[in-house]
Amino acid sequence: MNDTDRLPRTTDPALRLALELDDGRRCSLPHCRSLTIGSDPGCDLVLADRFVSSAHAQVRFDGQGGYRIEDLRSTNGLRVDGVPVQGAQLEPGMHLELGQARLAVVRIDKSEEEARARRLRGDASFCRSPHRLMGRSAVMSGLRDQLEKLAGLALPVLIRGETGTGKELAARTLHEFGPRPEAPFVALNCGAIPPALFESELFGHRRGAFTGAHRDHAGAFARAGRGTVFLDEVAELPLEAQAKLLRVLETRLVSPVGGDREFAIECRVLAATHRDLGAMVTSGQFREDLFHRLGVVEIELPALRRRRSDIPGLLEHFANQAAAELEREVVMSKAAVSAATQHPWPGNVRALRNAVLRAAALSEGPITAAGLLPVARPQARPDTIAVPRGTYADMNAALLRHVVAEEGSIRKAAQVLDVPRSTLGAWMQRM
Ligand SMILES: Nc1ncnc2c1ncn2[C@@H]1O[C@H](COP(=O)(O)OP(=O)(O)OP(=O)(O)O)[C@@H](O)[C@H]1O
Repeated sequence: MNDTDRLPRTTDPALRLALELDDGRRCSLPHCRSLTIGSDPGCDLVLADRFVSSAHAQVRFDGQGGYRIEDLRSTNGLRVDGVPVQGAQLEPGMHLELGQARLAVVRIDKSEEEARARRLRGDASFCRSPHRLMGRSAVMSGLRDQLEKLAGLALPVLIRGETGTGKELAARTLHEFGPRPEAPFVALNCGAIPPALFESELFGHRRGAFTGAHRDHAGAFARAGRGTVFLDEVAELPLEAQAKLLRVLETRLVSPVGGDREFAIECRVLAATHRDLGAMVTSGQFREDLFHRLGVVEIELPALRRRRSDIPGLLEHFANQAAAELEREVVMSKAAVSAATQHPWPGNVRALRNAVLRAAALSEGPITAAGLLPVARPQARPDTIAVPRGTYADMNAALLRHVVAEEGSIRKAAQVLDVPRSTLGAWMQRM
C-alpha cells in the first residue's frame, strides 16, 4: 500500500495540528504553508537521527485547511500508524515514523493557541511580563510575528543586534512561547567564562575531575533539560571551545569533564551576538561550520535609533515601571520625550531604561530633558595610567578599573571597550 487517502479528510479549517516528538518537543504546523522535515539543518523541522534522510518528508498545506505528508524519496521511508506509505492526509492521533524518529499528530487547542498569540502581540494582561518586547514600529511588530512563528519550531536561532537591543528578551520570548515554557531557560554569557572553565560550565564536571572540583557539577545543557540553552555573546568563544561546542551540537551528546559516560541533550540552543559573525568567519576567528549550525535562522534586533517611533512608548513603559518601584507618580515632560526621540541611544533600550529610572529617582516633578539626558561633563584624561607592577592579570584589572573610573559607569566603560555590559560586570566581579 502506498497511500492512505482512504483516511477521513480534515475539513475543519480552524483545526490546528502539531507534530509531537517522543521527547515532548512540539512543532505546530504553520498556517497555510508547507514544512520540510529531515536531518539537514536547513529543514523546518530538524530530526537528529541517522536514519532520517537530509530532506525526508514534506508536510503540504492542501489549500482547504488540511495537511498532507509526502515522502521525499527518503532512504528509510515513511510509515503512518506502522504502515509504509508514500503520502497521507494528516489526522490527529496518527503516528508517523521517519527512519527511527517517531512523531505523533496532535490537535492544538484553539483557545490555547489564541492566548499564546495574544500574549506575544502584547495584550494588556501581558504588560506585566518582564519578557515583553515592546515597540509599535513596523519592524518590531514584524519581529514579534517572526518570533511567534519560530517559537514553535525546534530550530537553532542566532539573534544579532547591538548591546541593549533586547537579544536576551527575544531569546526568552522564543522559549516562553515554545512547546515547553515551564522547562528551564539557562542563559550563559560566553564572554564571561574563563577559557579553562568553559567545558565545565557547558557540559558539567564530575567530582575530582580537576583541582577544586569537590563535587559533581551539572553544566548548562544538563540544567536546561528539555528547555533552552541561550549562548549569549557566542562570538567571544575561543576557537578551541567552538570546536567542542560544534561536536556537541552535531552529535547531540555531551560528556561531562572527568566523566566516562555521555548523555543525550534534549534542549533547544539559541545564541546571540553583537558582532558580525560572517566577518569573523572570513577572518578565521569563528568556525564557519559552527556559524551555520547556530544560525539556521537569524534574526536581527534593530538599534533603537533605527526605530525612533518606539521611543515615546518605551519612555512611558519605563516611567510606569519607575512609578511602581518608587510608589509615586512619574511624569515625563514633552521636552524630555522630544529630546529622547532625537537622542542616538548607543546603549539602546537598556540605556533608555536606565536613564528613565535614574531620572525618576532623582527628580521630584516631571522629568525634564536635562534630567533625562544630562550633558556629559568633559573630563580631564590623564595621559598615563598607573599600572601596578605584577602579573598580567594585575595589569588587566588596573586597566579595567581605570576605564570604569574614567567613564563613570560600567555601562559606559563597556561601550568604550566594545564588550557587553554584562561581560564587563562579570570581569569586574572576578577581580
Ligand atoms: N523592546 C523592548 N521592550 C522592553 N524592554 C526592552 C526591550 N528591549 C530591551 N529591553 C530591556 O532592555 C534591557 C536589555 O535587554 P537585553 O538584556 O535583552 O539586551 P541584549 O541585547 O541581550 O544586551 P547585551 O548584548 O548587552 O547582553 C532589559 O532590561 C530589557 O528588559
